[in-house]
Amino acid sequence: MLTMKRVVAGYGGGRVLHGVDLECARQTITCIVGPNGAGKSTVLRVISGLLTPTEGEITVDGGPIAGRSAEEILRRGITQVPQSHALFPAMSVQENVLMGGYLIRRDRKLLRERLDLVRARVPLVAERANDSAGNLSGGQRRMVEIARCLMLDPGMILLDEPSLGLDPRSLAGVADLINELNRDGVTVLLVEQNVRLGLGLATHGVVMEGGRVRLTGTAAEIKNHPEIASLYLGKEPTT
Ligand SMILES: Nc1ncnc2c1ncn2[C@@H]1O[C@H](COP(=O)(O)OP(=O)(O)OP(=O)(O)O)[C@@H](O)[C@H]1O
Repeated sequence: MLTMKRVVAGYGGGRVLHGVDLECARQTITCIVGPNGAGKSTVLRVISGLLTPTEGEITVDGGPIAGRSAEEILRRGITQVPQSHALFPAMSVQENVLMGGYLIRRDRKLLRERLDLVRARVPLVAERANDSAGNLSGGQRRMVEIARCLMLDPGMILLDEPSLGLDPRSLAGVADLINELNRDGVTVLLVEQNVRLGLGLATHGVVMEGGRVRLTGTAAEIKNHPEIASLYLGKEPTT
């Protein structure tokens, strides 16, 4: 579904990605892991159009998206869940979620249908509809941040460190939501510092280092790769 070939990108003339190749098949969950500064978040930014690659190809279902605006890419069904603290704290949960439907705001009927869909998918959105987003716990905020992205009924969601700052119970809730969305047909690409959690959730893993992809495989293969197991998981491979 999503393919990146030899993608080069950076900030202000400095290169961060030095020719990244990546593939995410439809309805997979791919987790990118790697040390700080490896370029993981930058990969998400070039896919969502927040950063324009200087070289290489990015295609979705065969159609090129590299160099397209963030809005065009959103319209193609790819949405990035922003990093934490992305909600407007003084606005209600429902108002925050409705902001995710900005691109379809003129079609009131569709907006209503989508809101109903999101309320069904993420019950918290219905339960706390009128509460200020600022009154939610960290885990609840993360759920609403994800729910907001669902207003455009995306085929693919990009998540940058969904586990950041969450306690174990909230983490389990967020992981369940990601799994449910995936079961409903959403392709997921996430970046995770919590390698155990990320690879536990994922079907596929990608290891990045120094702006390049060093290893790819099923999540089990990456988890059990001798170097990954000792470097990131602090243990010997399990099989
Ligand atoms: N907006 C920016 N302007 C300039 N340089 C940036 C910017 N964002 C990231 N960088 C630099 O790009 C490199 C890769 O950053 P990126 O955030 O993609 O790494 P990462 O693998 O996600 O690591 P981390 O877990 O630390 O976020 C780093 O050296 C970082 O300092």
